[in-house]
Amino acid sequence: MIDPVIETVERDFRIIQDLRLNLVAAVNTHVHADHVTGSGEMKKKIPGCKSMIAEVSKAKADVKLKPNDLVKFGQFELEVRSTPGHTDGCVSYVWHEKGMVFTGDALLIRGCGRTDFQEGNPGVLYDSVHSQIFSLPKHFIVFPAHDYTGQTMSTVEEEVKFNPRLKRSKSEFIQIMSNLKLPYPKQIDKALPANMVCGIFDELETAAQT
Ligand SMILES: N[C@@H](CCC(=O)N[C@@H](CSS)C(=O)NCC(=O)O)C(=O)O
Ligand SMILES: [Fe+2]
Repeated sequence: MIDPVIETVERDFRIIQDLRLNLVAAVNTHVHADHVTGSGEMKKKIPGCKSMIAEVSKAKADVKLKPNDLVKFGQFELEVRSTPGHTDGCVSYVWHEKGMVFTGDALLIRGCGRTDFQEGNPGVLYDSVHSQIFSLPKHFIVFPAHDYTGQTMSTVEEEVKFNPRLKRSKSEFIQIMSNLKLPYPKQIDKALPANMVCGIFDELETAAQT
C-alpha cells in the first residue's frame, strides 16, 4: 500500500480482509505535510506489514529506502527513484511490469508539489521530474499522491505535453513556483511531527517525556 492515510485505515483494512490480501508493506512517498500517515496504525492491525520511507527523510520506519532499492511484493517489485524538490526525502515508485509510476507530491496531474516549506527547492524538483519521471516510457500511468480536481491518474506523455508548470523551461518553472502563494496545509503542525514517527501518537508522547 502506498501512502496510507490514518483516517482511512479502518476502511482499507476491511478491503484487505475482504480480498484476502496479505499486506507486506506500507510505503510512503515522503513525510507528508497535509495528513498523518496510516502506516503505524496499519502495522498494528497487520503484524508483518513493514513501514517504509526514504532514509533521507530521517523518519522512523522498519525499512529506510535508498535510491534504486527494490520493494518486493509477491512476484512483483517497485523501483525506488529519488525525486527531491518538494521535500529532500521524496521518492517515486516505478512498477515497470505494469507501466505505472507513483509520484507522491513530486508530480501532480497538471501540477506538482509546492516548494515553499520542508526542504522545498524548485530547481531540484524540476530536475527530479525531468530526469526520473519524464524519462519513463510515455505510456506509463502516473498516480500522484493528491489531486484537487477529482482526477486520479494521468500518463507521462500527458504531463510532458500539458503540465502547465513542468513543460516550461527551468527558469520559468522556478519563477512560477516562487509565486504560488498557497495557504499552509491545515494539518501541517500535527502532521509533520507525527509522520516522523510513522503516524503513532504514543511515540510522540514518549519522545516528549524523554
Ligand atoms: N489545502 C490543503 C493543502 C494543499 C497543498 O498545499 N497541497 C500540497 C500537497 S500536500 S504537502 C501541494 O504541494 N500543493 C501544490 C499545489 O499546487 O496546490 C490542506 O490544507 O491540507
Ligand atoms: Fe507533500
